Amino acid sequence: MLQKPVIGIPCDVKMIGHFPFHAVGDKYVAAAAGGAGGVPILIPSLGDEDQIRALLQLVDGLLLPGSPSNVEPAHYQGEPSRAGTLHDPARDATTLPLIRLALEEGVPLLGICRGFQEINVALGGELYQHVQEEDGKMDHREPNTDDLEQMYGPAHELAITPDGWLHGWTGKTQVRINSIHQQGIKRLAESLVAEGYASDGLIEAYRVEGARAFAFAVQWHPEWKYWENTLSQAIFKAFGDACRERRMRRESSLTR
Ligand SMILES: N[C@@H](CCC(=O)NCCCC(=O)O)C(=O)O
Repeated sequence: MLQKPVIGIPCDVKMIGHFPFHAVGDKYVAAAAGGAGGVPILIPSLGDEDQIRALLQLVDGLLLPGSPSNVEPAHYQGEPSRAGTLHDPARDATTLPLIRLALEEGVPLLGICRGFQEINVALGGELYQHVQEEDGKMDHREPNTDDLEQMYGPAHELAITPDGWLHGWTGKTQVRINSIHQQGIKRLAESLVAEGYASDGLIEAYRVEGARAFAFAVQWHPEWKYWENTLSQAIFKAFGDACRERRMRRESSLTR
């Protein structure tokens, strides 16, 4: 019988008390298990290429989660961040090579929020650091509240491109999505194809064109209460299916 696919989730490195911890938000872990039907494992952000290569042999898919920290602008030749910006150099040093190697190896990838920004940077694209300060752009940051329902509630429209994967999975061309970010895509990497836009023209979803396996990312948070939202369910189902396919291939090559 086919085992459930193993879904690796790279960690943030954050201080808890006096010590750095490798950590991932519970909603990403829950969506990898419940939404995609996988067995989630957390990938420590060690920034070591040998470890990354070895890890890729153990997983059937990668979920790149959101995080309050920003990708360091040096990775996309951006201006240095403003004082007080939260970074996570250990995560950058892990996810950026991990993404490139995963694409080489045909490991399915789903990027969410910071993960969406990371894939663009890993493949040579650029980010805005403060979308709300760009001419004609909206404020994509979350409302100033501790009420999570409000924070992760629908915030703006998403126009879905008619010929993309998102449209194929859902049949929809217009939905409402949540929005909890201030970095955003300034220049899309060459190998990425936009699949959805906010009404100010900001790219909110893309696929990796010509990838060996599923490689897709969104700027919003489908993991938030994914079971209540048909668009979110469709994204995790498509990712889970790709992970199951890789699992099947891995199992048959292991028993040969
Ligand atoms: N810092 C970046 C990335 C935003 C992001 O991933 N937010 C998620 C926050 C917490 C969570 O829900 O996991 C930006 O501001 O663009």
